[in-house]
Amino acid sequence: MRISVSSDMDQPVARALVANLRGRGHEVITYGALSPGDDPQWAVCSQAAASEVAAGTADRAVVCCWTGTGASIAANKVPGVRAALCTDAYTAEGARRWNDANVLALSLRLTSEPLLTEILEAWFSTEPSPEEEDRQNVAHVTR
Ligand SMILES: O=C(CO)[C@H](O)[C@H](O)COP(=O)(O)O
Repeated sequence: MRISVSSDMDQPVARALVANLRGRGHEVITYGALSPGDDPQWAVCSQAAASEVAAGTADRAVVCCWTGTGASIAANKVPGVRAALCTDAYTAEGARRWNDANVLALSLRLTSEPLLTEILEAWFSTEPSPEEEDRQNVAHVTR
């Protein structure tokens, strides 16, 4: 997959995220503090990464900020984006299964590297639910 990644801070866990994704064989495009010269404001870089998903130039995005809240809010303002702030693997699995989330938001503060690995494993191994009720809910929140 082609995955856009943003972070407003150049933190070890953000670098580990990029390395993990590349290690899984994904093509990674970076925004914000992960890309020297790019605008590192969380609102700007999160929307830049999320916009790639909406435009179809990336399959998924991962957006990060210190809390994860600003990054998820900014990403969710992009039409077509369903961003989910995930702090554990169960939540990441549910975000894919029930919400068909196409953008993963992470807190740089809360996410340790072992937790990051668990979240990414859950995120990439879970497909959206085929249940009609789930599909209707996803359609309802998709602009
Ligand atoms: O978590 C965040 C936004 O939700 C930011 O990472 C946090 O506010 C720090 O940003 P700044 O360095 O611009 O003050």
